[in-house]
Amino acid sequence: MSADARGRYTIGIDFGTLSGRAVLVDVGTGEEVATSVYEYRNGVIDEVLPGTGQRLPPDFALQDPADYVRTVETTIPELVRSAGIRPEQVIGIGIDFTSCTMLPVRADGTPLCFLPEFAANPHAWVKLWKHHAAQDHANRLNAIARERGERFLARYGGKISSEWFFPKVWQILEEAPEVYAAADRLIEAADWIVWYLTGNETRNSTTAGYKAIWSKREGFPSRDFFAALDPRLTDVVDRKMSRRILPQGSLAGGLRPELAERVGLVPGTAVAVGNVDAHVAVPATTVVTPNKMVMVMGTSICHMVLGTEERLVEGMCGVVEDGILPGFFGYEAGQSAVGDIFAWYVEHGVPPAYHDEARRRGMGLHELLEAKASSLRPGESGLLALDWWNGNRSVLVDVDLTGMMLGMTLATRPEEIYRALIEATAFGTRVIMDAFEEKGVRIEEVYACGGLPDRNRLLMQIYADVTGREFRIARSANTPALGSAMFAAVAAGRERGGYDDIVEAADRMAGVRDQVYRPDGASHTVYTELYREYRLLHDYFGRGPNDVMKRLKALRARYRGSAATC
Ligand SMILES: Nc1ncnc2c1ncn2[C@@H]1O[C@H](COP(=O)(O)OP(=O)(O)O)[C@@H](O)[C@H]1O
Ligand SMILES: O=C(CO)[C@H](O)[C@H](O)COP(=O)(O)O
Repeated sequence: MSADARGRYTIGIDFGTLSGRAVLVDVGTGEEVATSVYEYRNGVIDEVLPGTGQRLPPDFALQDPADYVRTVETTIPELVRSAGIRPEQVIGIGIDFTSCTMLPVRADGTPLCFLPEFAANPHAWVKLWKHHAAQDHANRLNAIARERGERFLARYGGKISSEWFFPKVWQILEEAPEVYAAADRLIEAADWIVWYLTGNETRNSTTAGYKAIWSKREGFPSRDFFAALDPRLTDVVDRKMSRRILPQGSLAGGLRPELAERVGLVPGTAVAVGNVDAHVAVPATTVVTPNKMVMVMGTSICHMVLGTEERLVEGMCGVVEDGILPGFFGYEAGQSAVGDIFAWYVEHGVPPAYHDEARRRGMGLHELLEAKASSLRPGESGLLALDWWNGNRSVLVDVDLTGMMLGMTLATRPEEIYRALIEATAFGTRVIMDAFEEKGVRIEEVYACGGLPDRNRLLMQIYADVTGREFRIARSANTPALGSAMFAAVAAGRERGGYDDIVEAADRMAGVRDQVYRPDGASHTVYTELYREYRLLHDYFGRGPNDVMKRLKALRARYRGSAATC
């Protein structure tokens, strides 16, 4: 990595689930000349509320906005210092966030959880994208929307997910009306951090479109719809949100002078409007034209495709005009747990002998399991899993579905389970690809980015074999952060040394590697046979013939609750 003393740079910060990752990028070449990572001190808050000892109810997943502030104030100075550049060489800052990750704040932007009177109330904290405790609200919202014949439902695959904005808002209103009342604004973390950087409250079209049921043509749902949910929500948009939605690449404002001084940049440095980790990755993998799927593969997988017309695809997270790139309909679908499932297995399922062997061989557990699983042939373990450890966000859109593994015997080995879990997530991706193609959204090429392609070659080969498609890999190991740095160059504009539009920025700053994962014909044949079995199980447990997963989840909630009160 080398910095040119005369070069122009932008900073991209990717606010992930566990950490914030920042890159300093050369605007002329896209070279990432410095990176810096801040691991969130409070991470994902899903058991105990910090500073209170209070246990959280099931399915809560919160975050601490102080972690986002620490990310900014730690990583930016570190980037500038390690690259050895002058502050005026940084012409712009862009950010992307997980989403829908949202919080209630005061009119001046102060998060309610920073106020002593609300610090012990979980609803005053950030609700992370994978907060699943608003499922009941999502169910009721969907039923009311269906009854009223709301047209917006079709744009979201027929169901609004409990991960999205309004189920979370409604949960706050019902379970903590005092928090709802005290919240002057309800805002995506992506927009909140831009507010913190610039002092300007802005709202971006991507989070509004995909997560808050907004469209360029129709705006937000009607007041009547919100009133039908709860009369207290009638004016939620006008009272607590904003109808002024800015397109991607817009300038949100300049860096606040006090903050600029703290982080060592020039006051007024251009800051782009907020963006979403998955969406921002699309141009950063070079994709600026339709029918190419970009998969952001990490804790979860987001599947992104550009199209030239609006098609209604079962279970997709959403289709939003201009939602990814201007001039296209942007489609998003997803799997809510992928890397998280492997993390769960490595943490909770691997026997001590494997830990010892990994230590002896100087490897991590993932690497050991990958090495052992690589010598297995498709189908030979006799295992088949359903990848719903964190519910289903793909065609079924149901967070009450759970994971399952079939075919175990006394001879089953850890590497077989690890491989079956990877295969299950790949089958989950194939379901999504089939759903798109069935509705005429063609997928001609696939591009992958995120943490997984760099870490697990077996996984990438299995995805190619299961789907029967070639996978190209983004050049950057920090694709979302690079995408944010690209949008920063657009927000800065040509006159400050940036670009006129994101297509030009992609042309100059994005890239893919030479390496391509190609499907093996024999493996694909076996996997197609297994996929047929996966689809049978998928429909049996996921579409109603057997609701045992939901009954078990209800039992768990009942008995966990009673144990807690004993
Ligand atoms: N070698 C590996 N093989 C498979 N999964 C891995 C491996 N190493 C880490 N992971 C998983 O990758 C996920 C993190 O992905 P990453 O893209 O870095 O983060 P995020 O999705 O939060 O942006 C974690 O869920 C972790 O369990
Ligand atoms: O829904 C999203 C994007 O639309 C979330 O941001 C995403 O699923 C979380 O991403 P990651 O797995 O990279 O933490």
